[in-house]
Amino acid sequence: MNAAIEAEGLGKTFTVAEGPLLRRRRRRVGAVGGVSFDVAPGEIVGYLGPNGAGKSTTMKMLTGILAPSAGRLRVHGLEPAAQRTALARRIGVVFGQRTTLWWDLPLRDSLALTRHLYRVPRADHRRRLAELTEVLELSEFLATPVRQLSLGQRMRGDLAAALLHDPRLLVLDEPTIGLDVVSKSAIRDFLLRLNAERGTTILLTTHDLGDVERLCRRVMVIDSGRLAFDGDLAGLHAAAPLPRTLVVDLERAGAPIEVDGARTAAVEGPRQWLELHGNPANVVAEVTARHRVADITLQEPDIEEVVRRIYAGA
Ligand SMILES: Nc1ncnc2c1ncn2[C@@H]1O[C@H](COP(=O)(O)OP(=O)(O)OP(=O)(O)O)[C@@H](O)[C@H]1O
Repeated sequence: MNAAIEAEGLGKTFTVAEGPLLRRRRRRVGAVGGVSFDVAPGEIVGYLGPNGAGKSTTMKMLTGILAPSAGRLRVHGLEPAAQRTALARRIGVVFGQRTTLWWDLPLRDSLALTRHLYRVPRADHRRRLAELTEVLELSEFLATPVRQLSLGQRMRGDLAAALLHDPRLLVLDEPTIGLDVVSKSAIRDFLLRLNAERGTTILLTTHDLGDVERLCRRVMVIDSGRLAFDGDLAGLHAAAPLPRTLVVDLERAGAPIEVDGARTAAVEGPRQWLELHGNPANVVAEVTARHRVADITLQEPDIEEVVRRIYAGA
């Protein structure tokens, strides 16, 4: 079967002007420095890296917004920048920080307009819209202007708009950014279902390890424009073991907590940070049994830390 994405030595440099107006100098900035990877149809791949690593630039090349300065790129056999219109029928794109919906129109009207954008036959559009309305639970706010939607509702609307033409590849840039726990979970469940039922290939960038753990069987880590890791989640954990942290607020400051399955990494007044190695539920039970606790929260490690550790290990 043909690959959904083929990238070979893919690179992008920008030329930026610098200095005072009359003595402007041009400087070349490398954003992506020659990355190679293939994505097979039906994969869900996380594309991770710290801020400025080159993720958005790669996404823009994949969707044809930017032309590569080096290498070869094919998306479903098409050259994105040169064949943007043909590509648009095969891919859906959602940028979490922006919306493609019309701000002043009810969601329903925005979704109706996308039919014309992608020239979807009326009957197909009606059927897809009914399906997406059901699985994304859109019916209660279809009549609401987009500007009045909550972030989670808007994201569900954006996903519907990106999927109405039934693309084979879905490209997502930070799909759960800013969402509450319930909305995040709904979006993740939806994406898993889309992948399982329709075989849609999904490539996503995220700073949220929860997205990665729930969704991605494969992760690619990019840093300073280069691929630092390409493998499964177990491999990522092996390359960068990441203990989660339990933040415990005691009612009163005390000695460092000692329990099985955790190591106290820091103490600041009544607050203590415990690096978890064992089962979180057991550790929480033991801490609350032995201490008077005001509050407890579980902190996930962040992606920047994953990348830092991969480099330290390499
Ligand atoms: N249009 C542009 N002109 C000049 N430099 C750019 C341009 N777009 C991106 N860059 C530079 O390219 C590098 C990679 O940027 P990119 O936006 O791809 O990173 P990112 O991994 O998406 O970061 P973030 O997680 O913050 O979105 C950065 O150094 C950035 O400043």
